[in-house]
Amino acid sequence: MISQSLTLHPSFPYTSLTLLSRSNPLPSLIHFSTSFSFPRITKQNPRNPKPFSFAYLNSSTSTTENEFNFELERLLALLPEKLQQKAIEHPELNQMIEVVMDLGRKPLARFPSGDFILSDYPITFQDLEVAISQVGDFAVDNRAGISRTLHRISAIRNRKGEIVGLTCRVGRAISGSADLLRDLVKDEASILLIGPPGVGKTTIIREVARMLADDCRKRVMIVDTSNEIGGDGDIPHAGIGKARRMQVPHTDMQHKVLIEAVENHMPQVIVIDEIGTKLEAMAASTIAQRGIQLVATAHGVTIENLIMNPSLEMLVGGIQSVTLGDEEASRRGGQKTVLERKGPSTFTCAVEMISKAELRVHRSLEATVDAILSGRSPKYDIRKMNTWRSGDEKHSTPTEPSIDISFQKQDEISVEEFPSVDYQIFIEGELESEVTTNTLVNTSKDEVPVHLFVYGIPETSVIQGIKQLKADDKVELTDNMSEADAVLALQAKLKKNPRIQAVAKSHDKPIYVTKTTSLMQIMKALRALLNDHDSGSKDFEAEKINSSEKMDALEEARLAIEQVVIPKGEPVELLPRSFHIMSLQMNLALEYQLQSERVGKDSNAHLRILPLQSSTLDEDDEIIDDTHGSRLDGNDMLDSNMNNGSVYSVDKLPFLPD
Ligand SMILES: Nc1ncnc2c1ncn2[C@@H]1O[C@H](COP(=O)(O)OP(=O)(O)OP(=O)(O)O)[C@@H](O)[C@H]1O
Repeated sequence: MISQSLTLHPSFPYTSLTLLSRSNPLPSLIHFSTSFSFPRITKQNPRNPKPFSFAYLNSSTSTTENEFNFELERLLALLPEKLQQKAIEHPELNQMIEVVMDLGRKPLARFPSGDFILSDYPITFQDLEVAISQVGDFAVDNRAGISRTLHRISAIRNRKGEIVGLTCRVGRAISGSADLLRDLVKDEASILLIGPPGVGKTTIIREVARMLADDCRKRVMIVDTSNEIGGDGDIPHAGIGKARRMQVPHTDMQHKVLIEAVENHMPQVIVIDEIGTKLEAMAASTIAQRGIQLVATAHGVTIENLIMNPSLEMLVGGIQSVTLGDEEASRRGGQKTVLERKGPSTFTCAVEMISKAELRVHRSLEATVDAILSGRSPKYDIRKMNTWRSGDEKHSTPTEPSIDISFQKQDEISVEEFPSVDYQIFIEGELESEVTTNTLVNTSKDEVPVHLFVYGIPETSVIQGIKQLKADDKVELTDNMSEADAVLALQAKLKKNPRIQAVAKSHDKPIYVTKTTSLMQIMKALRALLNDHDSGSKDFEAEKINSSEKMDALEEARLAIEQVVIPKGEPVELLPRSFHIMSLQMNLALEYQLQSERVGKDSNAHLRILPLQSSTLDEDDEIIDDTHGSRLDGNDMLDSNMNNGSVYSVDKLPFLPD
């Protein structure tokens, strides 16, 4: 039976129309909404002279669904006709994730259930050219979009810069995808979302932006680094509701656009995708200090990843090592130095995305970070989307959005994909009543053995060595470098792998090296490790952390000088540091013939590096040093009087150059 209801979008680029049978198990595609007007696509693939067009099967599909279908069609239009046909025959078309086109290889589409080969014929240069001609310009991050859609087209280039592969991700605005976070959003919490690539972070923050702008009537500004939240083109996608969007001309400019958003557009909420660099983290923290609600995503899968990432640790408040008094140290079983959070975290809450339908919500990010640093397990909610409500329900009550009916199966798939956890709270009705907090079993850090990452030496030999030394409870092997406290490696192998060395160095993990894999050598190394750990380990740890902080601080200063102060002639304010470290940064600036001054008070005391000939302060700034009353030089910095601190007040955003 053929569908009765056929309407053609006035600007629909193609003339051919394929009628599909209702008995065909295709999804309900497509009734075009007249609210869209897209430019006609003129360039056609010679392999594809008669582009495929969807037929309209059902007039009862909702507007949102129609819009999505129309957008999906625009993505599929990048493909040769036969491939489009193959794609739409797939029963999970509405849940399609990506289409991959690599030169000389069979094209494939990715679905939640797995990859699906679209053709046995390999992709040609011509196929790629036709696809590329239909998308916007590729930015430096090799990403482009299709105007007024949420799709993301990412290019792979050869050494000559020519595009030899495309990953075409289907973007969709999913009403209700942020329902699990509705309570936090309404509480005006600043939320940081982390999770592996493709887990749905952007989709959720897009919906949070819409929720805040439309349902909570907030002034929301999206800083859209790759145009992924608001879609490609100058008119943002309807999926962001009334939220406004600022585009970012270059990914390196993200932090500047963030600051500009606050200074020029009076937002109550800032939404930002992918905080990845220290400058961006600094900008975010500056914004949070102004009392603006922040909703952002960051690189990393767990909160531990953020804590370990020197560029992003400031999002969780920064980490510092503290030496304990004797009494406290003995109370903690002799542990002399501990890691502590340096200051308030930029975000109130953090959300680890386990899958599209399962979130781990840390209502207090600070409490979580404190727990992790002290070796306890943090408290968090596990929130799961169990029941998907019907589309009709959703559209009748816009203030209570729910999950689009088109994605009903996502729930089952996501749940199956990820192993279940001990605590599962299924949310079926009201969020508040169904979400509870789970406290996991506490483990004391003192009981934790040294975690050892072994490289180039047979693990069985290392285990034998551990047994010989009767150190089973003191040393535990780990496959995860980031969890390791130390590395045990065969010298010859280590030399050939600079990456392992670099990772160990960047995380200050001591490396114990053996020349051979003999049991004697292994035991010798293990003894050294245990010795360091048992006796001098605490001091050693403290030194390591200090030296890591020093390196970090000097690298921060170097980057600021070489990338901003000298080339742009602008001052840069660094992160708050201890006096000793600030003096090292100041000396580094002097080596570049640059002056610097200390600003801020107490825990906010930090260095501002000035460009040449910029000896005066901004008019808006008022810096009074109660010791010296003037800018300080390197010697002053080392002066212990400095500990008296200074009074610092600024009206404008303090951290970054304009
Ligand atoms: N709740 C959902 N139901 C169905 N599909 C979803 C859902 N959330 C996201 N998706 C789809 O999953 C894909 C990845 O989503 P998204 O781009 O939001 O992930 P991401 O975590 O931001 O990825 P990246 O880190 O690579 O930018 C997209 O095709 C998106 O449309």
